Amino acid sequence: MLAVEEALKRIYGHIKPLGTETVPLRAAANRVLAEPVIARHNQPPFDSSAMDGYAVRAAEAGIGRSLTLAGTAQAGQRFVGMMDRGQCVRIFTGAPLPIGADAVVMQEETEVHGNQISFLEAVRVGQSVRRQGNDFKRGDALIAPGTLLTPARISLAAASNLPELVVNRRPRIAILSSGDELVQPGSSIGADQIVSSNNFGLAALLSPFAERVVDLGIVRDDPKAIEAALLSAFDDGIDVLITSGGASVGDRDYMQEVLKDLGVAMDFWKLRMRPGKPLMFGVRGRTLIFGLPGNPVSAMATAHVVVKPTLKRIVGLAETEWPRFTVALAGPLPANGPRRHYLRGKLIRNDFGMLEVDPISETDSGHISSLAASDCFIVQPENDEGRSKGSVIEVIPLDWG
Ligand SMILES: Nc1nc2c(c(=O)[nH]1)N[C@H]1C(S)=C(S)[C@@H](COP(=O)(O)OP(=O)(O)OC[C@H]3O[C@@H](n4cnc5c(N)ncnc54)[C@H](O)[C@@H]3O)O[C@H]1N2
Ligand code: MOO
Repeated sequence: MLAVEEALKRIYGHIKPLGTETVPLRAAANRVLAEPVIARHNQPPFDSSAMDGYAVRAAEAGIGRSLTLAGTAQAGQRFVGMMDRGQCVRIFTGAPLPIGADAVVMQEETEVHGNQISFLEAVRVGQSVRRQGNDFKRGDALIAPGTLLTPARISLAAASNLPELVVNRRPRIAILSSGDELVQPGSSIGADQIVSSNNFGLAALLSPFAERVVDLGIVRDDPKAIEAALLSAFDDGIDVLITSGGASVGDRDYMQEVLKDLGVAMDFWKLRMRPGKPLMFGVRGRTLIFGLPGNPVSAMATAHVVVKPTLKRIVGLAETEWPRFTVALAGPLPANGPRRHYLRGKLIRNDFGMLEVDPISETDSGHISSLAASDCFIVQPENDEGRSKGSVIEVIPLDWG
């Protein structure tokens, strides 16, 4: 049985870049940048006001002093000419600072008497002025390749005057569910039948990293039927194929056998993780194949711990891992065996406002409602002796990034 890190290293060795494409800003959210965003102008492009008020020479303004109003500067329409000594200019947020002014006084700190403006507070040079290039300067590298395009980064790319961005292509993913017992949600459930749920959870988890996720439906535990479904996925040029079920050693667990018959080079089967031990991984041409166990929690755990990091690599994210995230346990953990245990956990605040993780005692890999009630996996190391309340342990946040 392979350690999780070793498995990831082997999978990463098979990843081939998918190339790039150009997308408009509106379609760029959550994509990964392929070519750097370099500033083509200064931001702000000119010294500008940060407040609605009056542009002044700081040395002439101040408590008890007054200046003569010489005109107005609006955002989009500057005050033309020079602001002379003894003068001030009505100015609004974002307007260019008039020539001669070196500070802005917010209007709440002034009094207006006709065209005379007097000042209620001390004024310093540069006050409420945004200097040209203070945000970014022409030539600055604003966003590096390999960066996830978050909302703020999309806003920055737009501010740098780029209407479209070059991003990495995303893989086409297909999901196949196998099992004689499976029926689609909404069916009338016959004797011995189970509703197929893995494909829905997996698609929801993985679609942010996919060009599209194709649900290939349910296939019976019949080698010929499995073969036909797999062949059609390979013919469609799927980049990542995910199967669930039939991964173990049961008499009707055909998945591995059929994959091999179709020319899939199996790289590994079985990991030192719990749940999720029977995970298999192989490659056929350009397609990476993950054979996930059928148990619903095992399928989701292997998708979180193995498939998702792989997809982050495929889409070219430079940082595929969160910084290790450790918190104190709100309750004890029993000893662990030789497989790393991914336990369901709920993040809570203790009486002092500190974040803690409350272990959920349910460990059955078929028990999906307890996973749905969790917001993280607690990562208990292999052969851990057990932990007492308050001991610090790593957690993997489930649905935030
Ligand atoms: N003798 C052994 N038996 C088992 C071992 C073992 O090492 N020796 N490993 C166990 C472990 S660990 C797991 S995990 C499971 C994995 O089994 P399979 O991948 O073959 O999964 P199935 O048998 O097809 O299904 C297991 C379970 O999950 C339900 N299922 C399947 N597909 C779906 C789906 N799409 N949506 C919802 N639920 C699904 C299925 O009905 C079964 O209840 O093997 C252990 N056995
Ligand atoms: O690994 Mo299985 O997923 O323990 O039930």
